[in-house]
Amino acid sequence: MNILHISAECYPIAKVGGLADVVGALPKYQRELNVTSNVVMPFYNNKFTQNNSFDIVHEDQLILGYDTLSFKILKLTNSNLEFDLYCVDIPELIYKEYVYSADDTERFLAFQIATLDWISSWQENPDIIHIHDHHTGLIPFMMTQSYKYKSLRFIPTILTIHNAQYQGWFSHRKVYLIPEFNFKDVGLLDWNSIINPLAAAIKCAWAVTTVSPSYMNELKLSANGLENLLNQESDKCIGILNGIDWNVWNTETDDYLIKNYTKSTVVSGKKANKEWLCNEFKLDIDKPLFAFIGRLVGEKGSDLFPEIFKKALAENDISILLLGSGNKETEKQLTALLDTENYNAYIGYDEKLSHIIYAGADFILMPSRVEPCGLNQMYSLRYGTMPIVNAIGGLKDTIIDLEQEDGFGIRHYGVTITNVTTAISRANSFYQNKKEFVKNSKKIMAIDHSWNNSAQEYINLYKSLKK
Ligand SMILES: Nc1ncnc2c1ncn2[C@@H]1O[C@H](COP(=O)(O)OP(=O)(O)O[C@H]2O[C@H](CO)[C@@H](O)[C@H](O)[C@H]2O)[C@@H](O)[C@H]1O
Repeated sequence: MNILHISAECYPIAKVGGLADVVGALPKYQRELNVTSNVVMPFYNNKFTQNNSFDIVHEDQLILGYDTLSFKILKLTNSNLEFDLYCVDIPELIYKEYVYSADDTERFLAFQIATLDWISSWQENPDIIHIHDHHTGLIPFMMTQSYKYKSLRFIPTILTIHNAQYQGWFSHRKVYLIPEFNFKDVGLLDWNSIINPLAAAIKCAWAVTTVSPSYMNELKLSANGLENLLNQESDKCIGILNGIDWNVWNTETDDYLIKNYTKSTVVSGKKANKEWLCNEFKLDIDKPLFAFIGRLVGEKGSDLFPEIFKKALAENDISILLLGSGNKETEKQLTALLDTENYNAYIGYDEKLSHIIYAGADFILMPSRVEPCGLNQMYSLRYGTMPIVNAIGGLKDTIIDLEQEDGFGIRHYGVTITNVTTAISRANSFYQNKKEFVKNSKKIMAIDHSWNNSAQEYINLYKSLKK
């Protein structure tokens, strides 16, 4: 079976968030299960594309409304990615230093059109097209409705929703950008009088998955306007929990770490990484270190961080370190807090630092209001760092509270300043019993969240569609 993943992000080529991690890992694990699984993504102007070489495998022109644009399909040469990577190069629209911007409608539409133009003329027709999030959401519509892609309409399509908050909305005035289709079917593109690529994908894809079972249930109640649609389409919807890349996120081999470690050397290994962090960020090594890594957006609860941090630091003898960027007002408030003792922050994106924090922190905070799956809690477990989570979505599916049978993490129910600071105080009390704390670190390092099971679940789904 030949599977083609189509995505705006893929680690290590271009990463903004967890979407990249999933698309960069899942194909490798699918290949271990004896299927061919490859990735198509846009060709951005970044370190990875500048430092690697690509072969041109296809060259053509695409039509985007009234414009004709040249494009190339580039294949990464000498890849050690363990899957084939194809990049769509549209110099005028896509080749930028950033992944997302204000003109995403045109950029990602051109990307999707170029991809389908190429696939239509390709010898190696995929058996399954697996799209990710709204940036690729018009593909199932175009494959089934646009006259020029008629030859592709029998290829099953799967949409994975990593985040339903963002839907790629654009005005019906831009409908002319989509390759011609029978206008009586324009309703397939529409949700609440606007073109909604995520809704179009939910309607037109053969199957829809979310990245955890709980998130699928939650979306049927609240999906930023799409809840009725998900209920209508529920027969083709399932939740499959993400895994993590066991090889990238491995304390024994992670090159980013100050010191590698195993379960048996977890105490000295984590200490070396914590020492480096405390030195770098002027924090006290003897205090338990609570950290947050991620996008500073409402879904992650980050608007409450300034108040949460002040209260938690006043009530507990702890340190807090944050790595993230996003909402400008939150960034400003978190920067203004830098004078506070026992607190520090790096406002920005830093992959290496994130790995050292997963290793060196004692606790990872995830007070998410919405969390489709969440990868940070799984990275924390693998690195022996205790997660403190709001029990929703994938966090609910992966973290069991200490007070429950076989528990190993801390859950709170609802995101309020008091709920989060109470959870931090509970964590701090647990930390005081060093023997129990270390025992728990070893226990969580052994929890298996590798992709093995989930990669197989996707393959079972593909097979059910090919019948
Ligand atoms: N400033 C920074 N510096 C360095 N690294 C940073 C960083 N900010 C974030 N990261 C990294 O980006 C990733 C974020 O993963 P999440 O699962 O939290 O993703 P996100 O919400 O983007 O994705 C969506 O898709 C994923 C994948 O399906 C779902 O798990 C998730 O719930 C859903 O919201 C992690 O690898 C994290 O370490």
